Amino acid sequence: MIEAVGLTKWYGDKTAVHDLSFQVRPGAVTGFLGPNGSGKSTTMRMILGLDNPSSGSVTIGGYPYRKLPNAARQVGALLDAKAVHGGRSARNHLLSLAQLSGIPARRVDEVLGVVGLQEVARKRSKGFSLGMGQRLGIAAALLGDPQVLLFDEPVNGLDPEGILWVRNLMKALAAEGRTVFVSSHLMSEMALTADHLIVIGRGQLLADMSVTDFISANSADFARVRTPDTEPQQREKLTSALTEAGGHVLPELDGALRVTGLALPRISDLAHEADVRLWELSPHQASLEEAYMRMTQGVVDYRSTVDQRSGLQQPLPPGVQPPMPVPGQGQPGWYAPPPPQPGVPYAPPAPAAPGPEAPNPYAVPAEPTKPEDSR
Ligand SMILES: Nc1ncnc2c1ncn2[C@@H]1O[C@H](COP(=O)(O)OP(=O)(O)OP(=O)(O)O)[C@@H](O)[C@H]1O
Repeated sequence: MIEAVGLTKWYGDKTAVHDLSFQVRPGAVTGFLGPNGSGKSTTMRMILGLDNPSSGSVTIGGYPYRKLPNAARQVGALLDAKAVHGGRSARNHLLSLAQLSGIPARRVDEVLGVVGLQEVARKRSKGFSLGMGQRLGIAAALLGDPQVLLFDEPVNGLDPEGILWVRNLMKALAAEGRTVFVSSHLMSEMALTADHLIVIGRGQLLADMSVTDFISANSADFARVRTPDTEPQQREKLTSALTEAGGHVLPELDGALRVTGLALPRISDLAHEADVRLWELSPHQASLEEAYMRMTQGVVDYRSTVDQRSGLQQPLPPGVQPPMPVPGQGQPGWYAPPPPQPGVPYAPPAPAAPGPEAPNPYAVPAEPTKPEDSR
């Protein structure tokens, strides 16, 4: 288990992580989510002893990483797939990591097979694509057959087959009772992979709950209603009827209406009374992505603006209408109700037993003076 208690990190006057307390339990995939710059990598670096907390602590199985006996056999991590000697072959890179940690050389060929890099094992890693680099990083994480695994954006650069493979790998590792902590910006992927979520924003805990609870706590159920596409006046008539009855109606991009505040039978009755035919009336729950967007909308540091293309605007071809802005989209509240207040109780940490200082395989290696030949 990974346990953070009051974990805080300042870089000068910048607070990257503030008073973060959470537990990552074995037997589940725990997703670690947060907008760009929210402190995920900093937290992972502190878990792996690569950065010292300014205050608070983080332990793995009760020990800070650097005091963990035989850390490389207990913890595997993919932090930065580029942190590899580019002149070394994939196999030699893994062999040197294995040697550092007393892992038998035959394990290297095993993990190369697991990540599908057997064919290119003797090629220099500097020629690797982003996805191949990720696979090599995952191989390094699996090398010691560890009980605790951390992956920072593991599917970055992977093709659909690779994404599916990572998803199944994470689930299989968790099913074996391991602790799997994985950060990602791909919400659809997290919805399929993670059992539990830890969400942070501006370095602070926003949520610590199961994926199912997160979605139901942060999303409003809604109805999708569609009137005949060929009769726009029906859509307007229904919008007025639903609004008058106290419903909240928003147009969806595909022409349907998203209705909150009215039960499905009531929507059906109102449509009947207004003499409006329906092509669709269906219940929906927001996706993890929508729930996440609503929760984090107040803590996003980097927001895009509309590209005005000043001086570069092309006239629209004759007959083409400019796109209609969707009312409310991008505004606070678009994603309905406010997120619940975080308030996650935590248990005091187990005292850290002293242990020998272990070599840290996740430290970014220095470039070798002379690149090795690929064998
Ligand atoms: N070594 C450093 N020196 C100064 N500031 C840093 C350092 N490392 C991180 N930060 C700052 O701390 C904050 C958190 O960064 P971090 O990389 O942990 O976020 P993140 O959630 O991993 O972001 P992303 O999703 O973009 O990878 C950012 O504002 C970042 O600029």
